[in-house]
Amino acid sequence: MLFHVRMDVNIPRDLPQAEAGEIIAREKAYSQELQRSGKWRHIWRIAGEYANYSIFDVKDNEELHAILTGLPLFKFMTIKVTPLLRHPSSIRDDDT
Ligand SMILES: O=C(O)CC1=CCC(=O)O1
Repeated sequence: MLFHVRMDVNIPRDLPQAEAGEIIAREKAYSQELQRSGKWRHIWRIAGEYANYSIFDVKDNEELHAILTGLPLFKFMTIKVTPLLRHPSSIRDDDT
């Protein structure tokens, strides 16, 4: 199942810089591992915002929930999920 996910990150200003840096490094490793596995298909920075648009390809809602709640930055994020399905006019083979 494909999901479009918007993640807005809001790290508190009073979080020590070293702690923030460590969480961001863990977030990057977590994300890149999921990208290599094919579950996190795309990630795009939203210009001018500390936010991203991502596409996930997972088995079901439960798997997506587990991935998102496992994000090291999860507690500092606002997340919006939109389920996707193939458009009947699509000419792309990888839209499902
Ligand atoms: O910087 C972000 O948009 C948050 C994030 C998600 C995965 C990652 O590496 O950073």
